[in-house]
This record gives sequence, structure tokens and C-alpha cells, in this order.
Amino acid sequence: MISSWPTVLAATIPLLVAAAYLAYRYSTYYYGYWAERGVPHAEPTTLLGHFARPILGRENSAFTVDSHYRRFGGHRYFGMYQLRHPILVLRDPELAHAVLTKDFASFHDRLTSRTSFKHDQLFSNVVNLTGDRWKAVRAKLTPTFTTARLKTMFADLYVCTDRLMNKLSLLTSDDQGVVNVTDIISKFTIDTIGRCAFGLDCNSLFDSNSEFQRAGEAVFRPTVKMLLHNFMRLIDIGWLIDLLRLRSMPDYVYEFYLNIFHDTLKLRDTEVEDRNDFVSILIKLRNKEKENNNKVELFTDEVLASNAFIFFAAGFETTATTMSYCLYELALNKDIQTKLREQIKLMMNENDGKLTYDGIKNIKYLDMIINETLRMHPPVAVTIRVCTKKYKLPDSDLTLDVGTKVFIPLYSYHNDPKYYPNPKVFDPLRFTEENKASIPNGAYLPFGDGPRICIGKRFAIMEAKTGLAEIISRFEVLPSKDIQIPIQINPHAFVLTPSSPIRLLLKKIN
Ligand code: HEM
Repeated sequence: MISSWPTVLAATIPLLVAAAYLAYRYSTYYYGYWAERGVPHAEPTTLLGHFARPILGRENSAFTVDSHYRRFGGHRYFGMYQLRHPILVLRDPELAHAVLTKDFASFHDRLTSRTSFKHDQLFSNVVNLTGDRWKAVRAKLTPTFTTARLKTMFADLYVCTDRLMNKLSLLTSDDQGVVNVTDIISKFTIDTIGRCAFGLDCNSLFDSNSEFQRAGEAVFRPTVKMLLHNFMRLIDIGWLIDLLRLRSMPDYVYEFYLNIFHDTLKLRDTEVEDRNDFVSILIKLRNKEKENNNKVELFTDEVLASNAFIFFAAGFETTATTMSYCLYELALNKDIQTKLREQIKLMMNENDGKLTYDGIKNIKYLDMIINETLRMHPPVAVTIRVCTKKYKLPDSDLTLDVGTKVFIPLYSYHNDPKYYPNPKVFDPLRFTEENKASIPNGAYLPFGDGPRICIGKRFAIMEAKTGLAEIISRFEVLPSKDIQIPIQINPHAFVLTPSSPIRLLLKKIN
């Protein structure tokens, strides 16, 4: 038995060496891509490319891209390797503008054809869909937030704002209190999207065991399984996930969203009145398709449920993050907060002490403050497009192959002193009408741009403005003693959320 060890070793070592060599060749196969095309880039690390630090949990990938952005100052674009695959990062916002808008026909997708989510029942949504399917679904969902619909939703939004005020009153019952703003605002945005788009009373502000909050947060707090699946897809072994029929998010997330969606549809079938909200748009799509007996079913139950899911998921964390950062900046910038309060009071005095849809729209200083918050702290730091038709980058010798991933590093544009002098200073005056006009095309993209721009932009702004106006009119917001300056960002999060909750001192105003 013992004498056979050398034989086993002699047979195993060459196999291990061959496997290591093949793995090395596989992971570095494309690493000559940018050098061959004369595109500036840094030396990649074997297997992890340029994303070793985010994968090891050392920094958020937005900052990895940002450090390359700074390194390649003076270039209009540069290359990176996302694990084994080349990606092009557009350093010049004019190029980003072209890709997102006028040359959209060559960049209509966000995912490459390699990405498959065969058994993921919540995947077929407007964020992930590609080509003609995306176009058809997007065209039907865009009208969800027309002005007329937003006006109707305002009453529901107001119910949620009222509850937020009640909650904050309880938390400051001694006329002041330190509030975990991240938690409370996230509950407020869950309740708001639930009520306004789905007609649901989530009540996560007062229900400490809210399933909505649990399932909502799970989407944005990546588990080891989610990170592993992501990794597998990026190194092109996503087929293994399909083969094993795996799903990326925890099971209860699927159960929760699929059940809620089916229950809501059933309930709506029994209602006479049309609420004219997002769910009623979905129901009409489903019914129309059934009536027409379409051969190619576009709005299958899976597509409908996936889109309900994405509206819920995309609709709360981004807006909650924006509102929390805004309160954080107002706490640190007292003069700006005081000026804002005066303008809100002025508007309320003109409207019998109330916040109205039109009144809120007219508080321009609040728009400027939200714009500046989204400049400094864009929740989505990078947006992605995939080249879908061979494309020559304007004024360059570089032609992109179909399938090349293009990163648009909007966090970097927003924090580049070339476009925003003293970018670390919170200054809403950058967004007066006059100053806004001098921002170069593509240098301000918190909601993206072009046909694939954020579908919920107008709803998010209405919600944030209403919630913030109510808070600032009733409370003075001050830094608490454990405030982080600057805020540290969670290295794993998809949305740029703080690594620990923002806590602020709220004092009631008499
Ligand atoms: C402050 C809040 C929000 C921010 C900063 C934000 C940001 C973004 C960004 C940067 C994109 C990518 C756009 C592009 O690639 O050009 C996006 C896409 C999207 N957002 Fe938002 N978003 C917010 C709120 C919302 C809300 C409230 C909803 C829904 C209720 C929503 C639903 C979506 C959807 C469905 C897409 C994909 C659109 C498509 O591919 O056709 N977002 N968002």
C-alpha cells in the first residue's frame, strides 16, 4: 500500500500541473485584447482581471473603476478586464452620451448573450431583457409614471408620508432623538412603492416583522450564493447554474414575490374600480394578449411577475439611499437646510399649510439639493451597455466588436473636478438653471439616459421631494455624535449604500 504512494504521486502531479496550466490559459485567454487594439489599460491579475479588490471584499467595484478612471486622465477611454473578459470604460462623457442616446441602436442591451438565467423566475424583467423583447415590454411599461398617473398617486404617497411623520414623532417623543435614517427611510420607500404602484398596504414602518422589508432588502444584500453565481457567470460557466436548475436569490424571495403578485392579480379580478396603477397596466397586458390569442406570448406570467418584482426592488433602495444621503448632507450643511426650510414654509403658506403636488413641484431649491445629492452620491455608480452592432467610436480608430461590454462610470464623471470644481463640496447652486446649462453632455447621469433611462425617475423625484419637504418642515436635522465623515461605502452592495446605517439627530420644530 505504502509503496504505491510514489506511483500515485507520479501520476497525479502531471495531471495537477496540466489542470493548473489549462486554468491559467482559460482565465488569461483574452488578456491581449486591449494591447492588440492599442487601448490604454493596466496589467490585469490572473483570473480576477482588474476586479480582485471588489471580489475579495476590499472595496466597492465603483471605486475600482474610479481608480482606473483617475489613472487614465487625458484619455477618452480605457480598457479593463472583468475577470477574463475585456470591457471598455468611456472616460469622455461625450462618448457616453453618444452611446446612450444617438447611437443607441448599436447599444440597446445591458447583458451579453452569454448571460443566462434559465431557471430564475424573476429574471425576465425590463432591466435584463434584450433586443426586441426589451423594446416591446419597455414601450408598454413606460406610461406607468405619466403626469396624470403621478397626480393620482400623490394621495397614496401622502398617506405614506403621514405615517412617516407619525413614526418620526414617536422616535422623537422627547422633542428630539437619534434616528436610524437608513432604516426608517427604507421602510418609507417600501411602503410608498407598494401602495402607489401595487395598491398594497405594506406597513413596514410600523410592522417590525415586515415580510416586504425582509424580501426587499434580500435583493440588495448579496449572499455568498449570489456572489458565487455572479462569479460563475462572469467566467462563462453560468451554464452549470442552468444545468443544476439553480436560482441566485434565497428561496423565500421568490416565494414572496410570486405569491404577492398572484394574490394581487386575483384580488384585482374581483374589484370593479380600475386603480390605473402599475398592476392594472400588467393586468391589461395579460388580458389583451389572451384576447388576441397571440402565437408568440410576450407578456407571460413569468414576464409580468418579473417586472412586478423589478419595479418593487428598483423602486425602493435607490430612492431610500438618495433620501438618506440628502438628509446627511443637510445635517452637515446647516445654512442650506435653513434656506430650504424657508422655501418649503413659503410654499405651504400659499397652500393653506399643506404640501400639494404642484406646490412641491415648484420648490426649485429642493430640486437643486436632490440633484446635488445625486451628483455626489449616485446610487447606481456605473451603467452598462453591450455593443450589439459593430461600432466605430467617434473621432478614434477603435471599432468595437459585437458583444463588447461598455462601462459608463457616472460616479467618476460626477466627482471629476473637470466638470464639478471642488467635487467634495455639497453645493446645490451647481444646479441653477443657468449653471445646469453649462454641464457637458453626459457628465450628469444619475438616472442614465436615452431610451433605456430609468423608468421610475419622475416617481422617485416626486417621492423624495415630498418625504424630504415634510421632514425638513417639521424637524431640524443635525449630525449625531457617531456620524461618519466621509461615509464609508459597503464593498459588496450593488447600490452605493453606506457600510453602516446613517444616524442623525432629529429635533422637533415648534
Ligand atoms: C433615486 C432613485 C433612482 C435612481 C438613482 C435610479 C437610477 C437608475 C439608473 C442609473 C438606471 C440605468 C439607466 C441606464 O442604463 O441608462 C435605472 C434603470 C431602471 N430603473 Fe431606476 N433609479 C431610481 C428609481 C427607480 C424607481 C422608483 C423605479 C421603479 C419604480 C426604477 C426602475 C428602473 C427600471 C425598471 C430600470 C431599467 C430600465 C430599462 O432598462 O429599460 N428606478 N435606474
